[in-house]
Amino acid sequence: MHHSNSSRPPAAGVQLVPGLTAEEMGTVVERTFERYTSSSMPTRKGKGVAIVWFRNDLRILDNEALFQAWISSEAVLPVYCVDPRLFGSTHNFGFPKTGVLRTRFLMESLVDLKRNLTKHGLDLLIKQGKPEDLLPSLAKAYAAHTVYAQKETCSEELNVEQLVARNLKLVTSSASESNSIYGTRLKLIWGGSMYHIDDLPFDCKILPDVYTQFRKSVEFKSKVRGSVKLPSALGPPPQVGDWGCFSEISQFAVEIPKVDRGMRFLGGESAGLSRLHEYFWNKDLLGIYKETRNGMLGPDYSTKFSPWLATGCLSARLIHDEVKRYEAERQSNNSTYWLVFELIWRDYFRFLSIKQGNSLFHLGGPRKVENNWSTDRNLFDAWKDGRTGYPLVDANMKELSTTGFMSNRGRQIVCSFLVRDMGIDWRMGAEWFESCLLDYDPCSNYGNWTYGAGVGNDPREDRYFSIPKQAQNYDPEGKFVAYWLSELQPLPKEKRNFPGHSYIKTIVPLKFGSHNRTVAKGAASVPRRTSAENKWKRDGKRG
Ligand SMILES: Cc1cc2nc3c(=O)[nH]c(=O)nc-3n(C[C@H](O)[C@H](O)[C@H](O)COP(=O)(O)OP(=O)(O)OC[C@H]3O[C@@H](n4cnc5c(N)ncnc54)[C@H](O)[C@@H]3O)c2cc1C
Repeated sequence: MHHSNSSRPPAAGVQLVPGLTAEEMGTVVERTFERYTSSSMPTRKGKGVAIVWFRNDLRILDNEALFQAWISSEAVLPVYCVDPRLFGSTHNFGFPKTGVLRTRFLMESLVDLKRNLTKHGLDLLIKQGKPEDLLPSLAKAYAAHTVYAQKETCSEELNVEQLVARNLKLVTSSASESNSIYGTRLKLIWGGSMYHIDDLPFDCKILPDVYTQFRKSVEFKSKVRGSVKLPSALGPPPQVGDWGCFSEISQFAVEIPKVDRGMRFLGGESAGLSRLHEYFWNKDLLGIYKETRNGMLGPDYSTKFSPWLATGCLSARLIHDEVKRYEAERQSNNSTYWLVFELIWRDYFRFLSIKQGNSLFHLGGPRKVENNWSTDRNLFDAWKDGRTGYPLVDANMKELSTTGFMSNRGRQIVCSFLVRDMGIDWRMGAEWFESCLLDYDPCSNYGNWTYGAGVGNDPREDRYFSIPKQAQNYDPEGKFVAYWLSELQPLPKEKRNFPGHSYIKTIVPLKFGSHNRTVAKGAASVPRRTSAENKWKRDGKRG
């Protein structure tokens, strides 16, 4: 069999993201810190101790909670709580709430944060336990006047915020009678989005239901603030008996099966800043982002910022600052704009979660769609384990469970397949994503899933994805599939005789519902759906 070179899949092998040496990363981080911190800051007016409770903001640069704590105190105590509800517990459908790959990414991020804080005059106290138990007792022990933290928007996180505020009052107010401390306050600071919530032209409760309307309004009426400059020296820290050491973090480490392919993301602010430098400045990929962003294979088709954004290792505002700098120093075109356009999507889902509240997690979604979804575990497991027989679906699902990442194109394809072809309860898919994804974020994950399932706010768009068409458009040479499903080999162009027919032998075309599909022999059987049912599914309405 003759293959042209171009149809051969790339050699297997793990690709580190960012692909820089430790030394190169050190230089990038040092330079970026120089750019985004300041050595001449206003004098600190505050007194006593302020605690920074790190949540999904595991960074120093553009960290407003950290800045507020610094300016309002004489000493900052940085704390991270390893919450047992997130680590080691399972979700509604039995998957680990935080899977092993994200756990590793988070632990790496904590090690990096501790190292960077130490370099800048502080340290990080990492404690195992619930924030509502740990923070009040630390606040009492250090007589802290305030606990600063980044504000979140979804129910589980809001619940913890309320418990922390309540317990702080209970525990620290009782101390107030004897030594006149009036109780430690919890001060929640907005920091997760590119546009600041206070700069929106509308209240989140009346946020437009259509993305384009939202985008046009904020682009016209709001401005992205520059990132907050922190002082380069953040110390001194309070007197802490035992800060713990790096090796203690390894108690939370998890066993991860060794793999020989796919992307391996390194957690932490240093790695995130390095990735940004690599994508924008070293490889100049920002200038072609719009043309490449729908790819599926390898580190460079899109930014891969999402794992660092979701954990807060990177701030969206700092990325925005760097886009503007790139536009001024290199080039400004559709691609540089398009990255901002995508970051507005991220903002949109965050603000939408405030409007939608818990309906985001309900079966019927914000639109309360009634539907008879299946919870067939066999079918679901075929999807989850990459055994549906649809190569493009299976390859994407293998990538997800092996690396904790999947392209945006892949996510839309597998979401559509689970919901619209298999007819499975979309929440099972969303929870599997929640467990696996390095970049899991409740707003973006459940926001995108409700959209994809047709139960989100915007019912107008038809989000059905025809698998053969997607394969033809986005993996025409079958390279992505061959990379993940080594049992399949790409078929030379001249031998393909129907759309999406990119692989050798194992694949047979099948008439399925109203669409032509390709299915591998021996695949899990997917129930047929009539075209009327398909349409009904597509519209997300009762027939
Ligand atoms: C079913 C489904 C579930 C998803 N779950 C998540 C999730 O849990 N966390 C998450 O960060 N993204 C999620 N996404 C959105 C998107 O797929 C990822 O953000 C993107 O693939 C990350 O790769 P990147 O950083 O290279 O993206 P790029 O193309 O480089 O985009 C840059 C940034 O823009 C933001 N962005 C781009 N597209 C979207 C989008 N559709 N929604 C929200 N933000 C976007 C991300 O922060 C991303 O890092 C989901 C999409 C779908 C269809």
